[in-house]
Amino acid sequence: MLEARNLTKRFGELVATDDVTVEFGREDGETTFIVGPNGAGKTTLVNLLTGLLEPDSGSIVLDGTDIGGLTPDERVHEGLVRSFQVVHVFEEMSVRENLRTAVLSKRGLTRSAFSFSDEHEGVEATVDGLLDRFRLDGRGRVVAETLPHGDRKLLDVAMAFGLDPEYLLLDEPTAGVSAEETEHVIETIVDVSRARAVTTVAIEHDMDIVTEYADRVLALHQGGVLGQGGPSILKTDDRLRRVLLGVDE
Ligand SMILES: Nc1ncnc2c1ncn2[C@@H]1O[C@H](COP(=O)(O)OP(=O)(O)OP(=O)(O)O)[C@@H](O)[C@H]1O
Repeated sequence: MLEARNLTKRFGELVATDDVTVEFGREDGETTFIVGPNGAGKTTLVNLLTGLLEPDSGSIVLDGTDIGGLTPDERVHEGLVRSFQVVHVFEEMSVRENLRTAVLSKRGLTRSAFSFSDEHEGVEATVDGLLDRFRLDGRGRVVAETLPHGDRKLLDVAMAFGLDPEYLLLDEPTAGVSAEETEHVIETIVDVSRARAVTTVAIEHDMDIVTEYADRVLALHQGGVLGQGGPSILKTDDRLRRVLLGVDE
């Protein structure tokens, strides 16, 4: 389980994360969507969890161990992997080469060392598995920059999976993805997370997507926790509906 305990982060006078306590991954393979208005502190919380920012107070606990002292890279080694709002694929490389790079980095191999290693088959089989699970099969040779945006996003997330995460944090995986592609991207991520028992946490603005695909929802407002629970809280919690949907009961 990944826990934030009484996490607080200030930028000058502004409290971007205000005493947040939350648990992710009570069930293996569950997907939690972080929701909230602009400036609610969603990205700041993800940055704190993954070590890009240091909290002013509070702690981050991974499977019972305080990981506050670990760098982002050290957290990746512990199974905590993130992807960013902006796609981080190598544009001029093929889909397969991109995935291979991620899998090699997890195994501590460089591309030149890989040519002489006896791990070819294992690495290629892992890459094939990722192509299949992310419904990119048939596109292995396609150069990343020529992919439709939804597929580039999936490649980005597939690369994060290539690092073999136990916990995956995604900052708006559907940002910039067309309305037609959004559902496919989220459905694929949720399916793979369940199949691989990866606990996934994703920031998402589209409430229809959250209602349909979330196992759990964490709603933030002005840095603090506005509500958390199953997706039904989006329908039943009036305060949350007022803030998120502007619905006046
Ligand atoms: N590095 C920073 N320096 C100063 N203020 C910051 C910094 N990063 C974030 N903030 C402020 O902290 C607050 C929370 O920002 P954050 O990006 O976490 O919100 P968010 O919920 O992810 O918003 P959005 O949906 O617009 O991406 C905002 O008021 C933002 O302006």
